[in-house]
Amino acid sequence: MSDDDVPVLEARGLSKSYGHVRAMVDADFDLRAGEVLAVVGDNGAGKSTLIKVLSGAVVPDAGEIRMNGEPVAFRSPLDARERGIETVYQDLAVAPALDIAANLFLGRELRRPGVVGRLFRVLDGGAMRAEARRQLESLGVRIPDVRQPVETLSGGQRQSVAVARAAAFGTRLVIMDEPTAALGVRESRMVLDLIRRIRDRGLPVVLISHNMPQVFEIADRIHIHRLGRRAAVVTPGASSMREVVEIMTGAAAPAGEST
Ligand SMILES: Nc1ncnc2c1ncn2[C@@H]1O[C@H](COP(=O)(O)OP(=O)(O)OP(=O)(O)O)[C@@H](O)[C@H]1O
Repeated sequence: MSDDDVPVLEARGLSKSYGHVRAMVDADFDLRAGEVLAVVGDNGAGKSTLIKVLSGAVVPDAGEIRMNGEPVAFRSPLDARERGIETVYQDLAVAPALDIAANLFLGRELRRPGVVGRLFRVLDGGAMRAEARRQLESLGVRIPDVRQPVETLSGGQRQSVAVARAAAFGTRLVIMDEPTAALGVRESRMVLDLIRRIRDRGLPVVLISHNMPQVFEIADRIHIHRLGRRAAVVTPGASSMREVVEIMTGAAAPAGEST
């Protein structure tokens, strides 16, 4: 097996119960290098629980996770972040009153060089603005001024800032939970294009989505979750939307994992 065949992120036998509710039951997961992997499933199928486990927000009761073949154990979102996993949550974690540059560096602010930054923790606004501009430009996000407060941006631009932040700090992969759920058609397009550019830059993306046309447009592979576990993995070229929905709802049994 070459290095390229080793999944970037892999999980086996993940389980998680909340009291009597079995949110995840012996679930598997594989994310390959350079792909957009969509995760789809009915309401309550356990997608969020899976993503929370992969991003360190929830500790599973059982199962193992590997990154590039190496076993990892995330006890907190910080553990996952330190490993290069960035997550964009549904409820946008942006600070509306702060400007775009400050939002990009939220929690990871750059300090002024030397004693001023080290001892007095003075922020380096110039460096953050320059880096924010560079990041947004490199991702093709068109925002006139990074000193603009985020609350003055459209929903699509805000989401683009959140996604750009994840892409800037995610060194291994980015997880996005329904990034277009609250957006209109034109704004969704902006974010989908951005996801594609992130993938093309070499950063694999896990995309949780209910939007089947978007999934079929952008995903390289589709992980179908059902009743707390992975029911199948299909490719948009080889399976139809109807087939995916049938597996999702249990109307059809998966024909075995096609990839
Ligand atoms: N913190 C929790 N406490 C109790 N039950 C939970 C908790 N989180 C999830 N569950 C339950 O676990 C099951 C799976 O939920 P999860 O949110 O992972 O599904 P989902 O596929 O993301 O659903 P949706 O698409 O509706 O967001 C559901 O029955 C849910 O009610």
